[in-house]
Amino acid sequence: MESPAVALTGLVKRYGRIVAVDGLTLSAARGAVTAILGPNGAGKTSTVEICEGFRKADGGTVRVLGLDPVRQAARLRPRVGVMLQSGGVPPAARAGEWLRLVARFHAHPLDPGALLSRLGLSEHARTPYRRLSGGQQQRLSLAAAVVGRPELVFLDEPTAGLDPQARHACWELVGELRARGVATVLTTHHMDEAERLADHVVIIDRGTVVAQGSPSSLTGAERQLRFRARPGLDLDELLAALPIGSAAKESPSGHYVIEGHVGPELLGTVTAWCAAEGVAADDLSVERRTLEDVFLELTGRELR
Ligand SMILES: Nc1ncnc2c1ncn2[C@@H]1O[C@H](COP(=O)(O)OP(=O)(O)OP(=O)(O)O)[C@@H](O)[C@H]1O
Repeated sequence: MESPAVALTGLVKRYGRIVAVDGLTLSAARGAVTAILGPNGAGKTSTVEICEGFRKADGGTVRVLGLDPVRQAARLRPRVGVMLQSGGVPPAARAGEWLRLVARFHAHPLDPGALLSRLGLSEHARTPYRRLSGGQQQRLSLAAAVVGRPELVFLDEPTAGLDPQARHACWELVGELRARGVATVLTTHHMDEAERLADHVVIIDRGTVVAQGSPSSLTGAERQLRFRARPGLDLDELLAALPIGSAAKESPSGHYVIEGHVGPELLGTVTAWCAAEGVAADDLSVERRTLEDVFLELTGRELR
């Protein structure tokens, strides 16, 4: 059987006394998009950099396309594309020259000129990396990660700091890679990005996996009723009027979420209660839980 794109078992990474990755086990399938989510400091970059062969694990096993990323780095290099959070491009390198240089390391690269144009960088082909804007630097790093037609691409926060146009261009590129059978492993803080792009989502916290699955399996089929109103409504009173098994919460202030069997009866009860209380409920909607709801439930609201 073909090995997964990435297979991690019991991965451990320590920096002195800090345990950044604490027995993490995950698998990323070939030809699929796997998104790794987690709060700041959860261990995402450490995990990805170990897979890329840039850091050594302190424990566990790491297989990338069935190979060891440190001992078999030379065999992996032509098959894997990497976009680092910090660019990794020499400051004086001109955008076009850099991409052509990276392309030359590969047997069947994409056309660097077409890729630059695709990512809106044609006009900046002669601009040194250090003079590109942050978003342009990001796009060049993305181009460099995919120019070699890799089998697997690692993208560490690929759309951080990108404007909406560039974000969409990045999403389209990831979609095309997937259609061509390329596996993508990406980290992101944008839940909508994970929901839109990923076949498989892995949520990590404090160096271990706390949940994983497809976006729809994580969010579930349950629906919620949401509305906005003045803060501090008496939810106990509202709950007493709702069918048994319902739940109500205010989070954040002035934003209300009602869970339970969200059907006509519950909807009618909530709107009637609001009317009786003189509460103007805005943006009343029935929605499925979002990945962000699941993420916050699993990882809490405290800042890391
Ligand atoms: N080189 C290092 N030396 C010491 N500690 C480090 C080093 N790199 C990471 N850490 C620590 O390891 C933990 C995990 O960091 P990591 O960068 O892997 O998290 P992350 O999930 O990618 O975070 P973010 O979302 O903020 O990018 C953090 O507590 C971080 O401070």
